[in-house]
Amino acid sequence: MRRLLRTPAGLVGTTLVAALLVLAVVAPWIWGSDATRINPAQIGQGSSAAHLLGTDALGRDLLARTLVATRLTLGLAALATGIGTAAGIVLGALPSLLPRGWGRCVVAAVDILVAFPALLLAMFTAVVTGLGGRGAVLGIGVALAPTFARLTHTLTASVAGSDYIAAARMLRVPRHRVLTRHVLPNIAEPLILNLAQSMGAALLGLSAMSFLGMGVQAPSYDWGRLLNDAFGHVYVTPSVVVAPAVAVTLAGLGFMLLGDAFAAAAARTIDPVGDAVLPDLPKAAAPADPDAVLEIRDLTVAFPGGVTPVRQVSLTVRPGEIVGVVGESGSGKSMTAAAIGDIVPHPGLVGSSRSRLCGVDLDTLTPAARRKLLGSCLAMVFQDPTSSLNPALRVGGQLAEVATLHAGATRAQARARAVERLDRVHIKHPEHVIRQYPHELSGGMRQRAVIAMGLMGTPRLIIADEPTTALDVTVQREVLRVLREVVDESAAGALFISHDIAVVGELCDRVAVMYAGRVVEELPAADLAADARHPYTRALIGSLPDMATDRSAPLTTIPGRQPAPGDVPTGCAFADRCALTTARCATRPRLVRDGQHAVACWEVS
Ligand SMILES: Nc1ncnc2c1ncn2[C@@H]1O[C@H](COP(=O)(O)OP(=O)(O)OP(=O)(O)O)[C@@H](O)[C@H]1O
Repeated sequence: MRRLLRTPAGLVGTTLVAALLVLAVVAPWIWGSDATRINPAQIGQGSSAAHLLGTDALGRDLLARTLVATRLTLGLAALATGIGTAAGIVLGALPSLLPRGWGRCVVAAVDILVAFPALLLAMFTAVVTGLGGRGAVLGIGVALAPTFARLTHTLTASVAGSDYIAAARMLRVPRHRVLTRHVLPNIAEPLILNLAQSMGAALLGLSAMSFLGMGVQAPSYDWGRLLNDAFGHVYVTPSVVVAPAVAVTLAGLGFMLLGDAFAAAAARTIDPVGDAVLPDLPKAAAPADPDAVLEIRDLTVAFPGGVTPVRQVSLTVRPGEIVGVVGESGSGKSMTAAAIGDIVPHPGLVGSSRSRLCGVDLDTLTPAARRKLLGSCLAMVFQDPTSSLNPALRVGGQLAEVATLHAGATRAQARARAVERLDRVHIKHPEHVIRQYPHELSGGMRQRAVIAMGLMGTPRLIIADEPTTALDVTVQREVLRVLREVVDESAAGALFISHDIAVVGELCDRVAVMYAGRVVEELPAADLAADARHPYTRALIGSLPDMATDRSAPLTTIPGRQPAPGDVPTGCAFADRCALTTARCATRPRLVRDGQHAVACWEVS
């Protein structure tokens, strides 16, 4: 509610609608007798002290009649909206319940009805069902239904492709149950938002029909009927149309503004209450590493509510080096990558004491210069290659776009480079593949195509965020080999994010182990097996099965759970799960560096 009142539109809309609702309840009690009292001495009068907005053809007070008509007008509009909404949702949902052919017929019928002028449709229905309030309500309900049906159908189609719907279908959940349990609850919000605006449209439509003599009939009266009655006197006493006309306008405006405010408030509900707060991060005093393609110090990401998924993470990546970032799900690996790539979702805040990419201090750049540097210097490869490639564009077109946009290449040059880059990531027949769409490629080919896309420029840093998680083991190997080759040949640096410590150990040169948003150990990958010291790193290595593992015994697991990013203790975050915990662990151990090896643990550093 507070969100609704925050914007001028919301405030005006809510006030108008609230006032109308109060009037609808109290007006007939307060002004009911004034509205019906016939006064032959005051017929068709203009504005006067006794009758502020004049009288009608029977001398009844027009202001009182307008106020009293609020109840019937709103009641009929609500009824018409209810009919339109219910009929629309059923019509819109039918195509997903009926066999395909019948479903298409319903969609075609809805399309035709949407194209038909709504008021004409309402009038036609009203004539068929009988003139009067009932016919008008049915008419407006029928006129509203196609828009609701189209909206429901579009929203249903948008969630129909979701994995949870596919899973429900696989489980042979009946269609009507899929619809009511899995589809409708997920599209309810936009439908409800549309309701307030539809109410405004219904109110205007009903008033128009009553004004034309096709709606409410005497002796009943709504605002449209009052306008109809007053219209005969408008040339003699113009003030007689003011009250109903103003009422219709204000009510229509109120519901429309309220609908808009609802939509705006709903869009903002994804923002948690409050602002994110970053800790104080003074500029790093130590000299910058001149060779590093990436140097970040104290990188921190904060969300509102004290959620800090990345806490003072420091990483350096040098040319030709692959640095692995490993840790359990939720340890902040992807958020670290997002912070480096400047793609932390709103309302997250990113801070650091140093942030250098390709030798340039990112904090000294304007947002435009920063975007340009990231666009040319950084390539990102995500876990799901399907969502990284646009399904509507051919692979070659997408690759070429990078070269034409960032390097100003001509179409022919960009195409030649796309073929060359696809060849470089070992995609066979690249001339053929550039003409294919992403869905025509296998998962491994798609991921290699994404790497090739990253190589269309000349990236100095490649961030690969779990690039092989969605691939099977053999394809995974191919993709990792390609990544290694690319780094070796181009002397770019790479940050390789994975939860698989075995893969990281094999592919990377150095490894940073993250736990609860912090780096708890950093060491050369070659030393992982023999020299990892932090109990968490040791536990990760210990939970890996190998050929010597006893298959009859359960695999080693790490007891307990990693703390949530909003609930990290002030001491060592791993203490609850650690066998070496002592009283000292109530204070957080700092990352202590000894040559190439750094570890944050009181007991082993
Ligand atoms: N938009 C967001 N708002 C608030 N918190 C978020 C948001 N996105 C992620 N987080 C929090 O950040 C934490 C770290 O997420 P992140 O994706 O970096 O983990 P991860 O280590 O990459 O895990 P995974 O291996 O599962 O991808 C999560 O526990 C999550 O609670």
